[in-house]
Amino acid sequence: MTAGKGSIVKAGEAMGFKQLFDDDSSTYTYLLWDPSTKDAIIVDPVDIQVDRDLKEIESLGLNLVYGVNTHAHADHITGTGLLKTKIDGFQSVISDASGAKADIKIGPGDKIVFGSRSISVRATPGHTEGCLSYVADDESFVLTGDTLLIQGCGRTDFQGGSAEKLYNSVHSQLFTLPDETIVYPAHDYKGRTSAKLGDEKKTNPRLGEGKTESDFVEIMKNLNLSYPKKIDVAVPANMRCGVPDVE
Ligand SMILES: N[C@@H](CCC(=O)N[C@@H](CSS)C(=O)NCC(=O)O)C(=O)O
Ligand SMILES: [Fe+2]
Repeated sequence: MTAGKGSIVKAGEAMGFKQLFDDDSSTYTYLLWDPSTKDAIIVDPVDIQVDRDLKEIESLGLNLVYGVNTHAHADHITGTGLLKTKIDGFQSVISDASGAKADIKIGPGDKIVFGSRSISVRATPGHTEGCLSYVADDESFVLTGDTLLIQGCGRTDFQGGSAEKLYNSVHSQLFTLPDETIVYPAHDYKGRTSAKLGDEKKTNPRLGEGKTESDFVEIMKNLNLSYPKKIDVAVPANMRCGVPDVE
């Protein structure tokens, strides 16, 4: 008889975490890892930053398992296609609801496991139909993608966006987490890196205390944002998780 393989996560031990920034699209990429085994995932890598990411991964001694997308981005091409060409066995991940091609499709309630650590998957549609947020195993942080931004949120005017769905996603899936949970978004346009969820519940000008669903729908109707410059190349590429079209 051979014993099975197990691991112990010491109480209070923090997950390995590194936040990286792409100036061109103001995108945050996240490296998360198990400090004991160094098994790791990368969340929302950007194609033009893959060499930087690989250097980080090497210097931290990480074994990258998955490249996880929060959604099919409209403003930049995901790095998951390029990373597949650089790391043997590396697999791309995106939501089933995105309709995108990937090695692995996931949905609400699923867990992404690396070593003895994990993030759990919450469906947070509204910015796009397939948007997901990822909650750390100890609920110390949540990666909100473009669903909840610091003092803002993702736009809801294209790619199957819906202000009603986004409002409901934030209130039912994100604002139900503890106040101490740290929000790490996929973008910030003002140099902010994180926020306490409790502060967003209170003061987010679109979704915080006192803002009703109809207030929110009105706010989103009047954002008047210009379309992302790279949308026409980014969306088709991201529907293949960044793998070049061979047809
Ligand atoms: N100017 C940028 C695009 C800016 C933009 O539209 N950002 C998106 C997230 S990327 S899909 C968004 O949801 N913004 C919400 C907001 O309130 O700013 C470009 O040309 O790429
Ligand atoms: Fe987006």
